[in-house]
Amino acid sequence: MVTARAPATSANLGSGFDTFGVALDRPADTVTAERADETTIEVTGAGAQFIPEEPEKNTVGAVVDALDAPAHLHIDKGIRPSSGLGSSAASAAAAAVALNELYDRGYSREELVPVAAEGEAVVSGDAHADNVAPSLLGGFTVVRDEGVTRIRADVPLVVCLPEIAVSTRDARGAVPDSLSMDDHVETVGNAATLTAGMCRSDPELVGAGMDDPVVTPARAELITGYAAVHDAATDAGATGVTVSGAGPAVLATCPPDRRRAVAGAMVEAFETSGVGARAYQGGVGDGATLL
Ligand SMILES: Nc1ncnc2c1ncn2[C@@H]1O[C@H](COP(=O)(O)OP(=O)(O)OP(=O)(O)O)[C@@H](O)[C@H]1O
Ligand SMILES: N[C@@H](CCO)C(=O)O
Repeated sequence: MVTARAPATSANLGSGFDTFGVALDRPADTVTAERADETTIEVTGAGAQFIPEEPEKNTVGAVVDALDAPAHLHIDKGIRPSSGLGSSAASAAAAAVALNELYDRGYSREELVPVAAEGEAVVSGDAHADNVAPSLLGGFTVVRDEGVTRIRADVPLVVCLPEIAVSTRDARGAVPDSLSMDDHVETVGNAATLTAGMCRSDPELVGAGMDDPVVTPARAELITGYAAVHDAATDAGATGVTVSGAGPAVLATCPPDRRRAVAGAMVEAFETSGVGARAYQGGVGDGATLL
């Protein structure tokens, strides 16, 4: 029997749609795998009642297929589904690490990225790897078809998770089909600024690079209270605020001594908008681990 833990992640970071991702300190999913002739899945924990246990509908089922590693899998959810915190990806990443060990497949963490990404195709119709990469590798990651680049960074992060659900499939439907050259130039500048900020562990630069004129404004419409939360976080000292993944969680960065104030302001702004919320304060986290 093998158990692995994989952390929540925040994808996109505004300017890096389907490209940037970052591992969070917490929450996390835990997957325990035991060899079996036929795959079965049991789910407990946060939002377990909304997660299918049929292997063909669960992200870990796709990982079993990709590794040809049938097992009984117990998923203990620390990350609520449809959160914008890479819930479906964390299960897939933890399953990939556990099954790779259980069946002694010998794949590196980098080689497990496309394996775990197969799980994302099950839920959103697209094998995007911007959540599974940071969940497997930790740090800040840049995903391209050719592979993943990982940067270790030390940047304060606050994520605020409201008590509403946004499905990734729906949020992908809100993404515009095209963008203007002005928006393209602005996005490239912001993405480069954010990457430089991660390399320097500089929350001012990272925050400045989170601005996104294309995807975030369209998705903000799906999140009750987003504008109020954005403004409250900024007033409390956030240097950047954006939608986390496909939402509804909201991600902010700030100087280390402003984390608590930013977290409190975001929760309060959601509550003033009629939505309960909780916040996680931390920084850039490590990748999946065997327990
Ligand atoms: N192991 C799993 N964990 C979580 N959700 C799963 C899992 N397997 C299948 N799902 C389904 O995936 C959907 C949630 O995935 P979705 O990508 O929408 O949310 P998320 O992973 O929290 O968000 P994001 O990718 O934006 O960070 C739900 O419909 C859920 O039932
Ligand atoms: N890049 C993905 C992350 C969510 O799974 C999106 O924004 O749709």
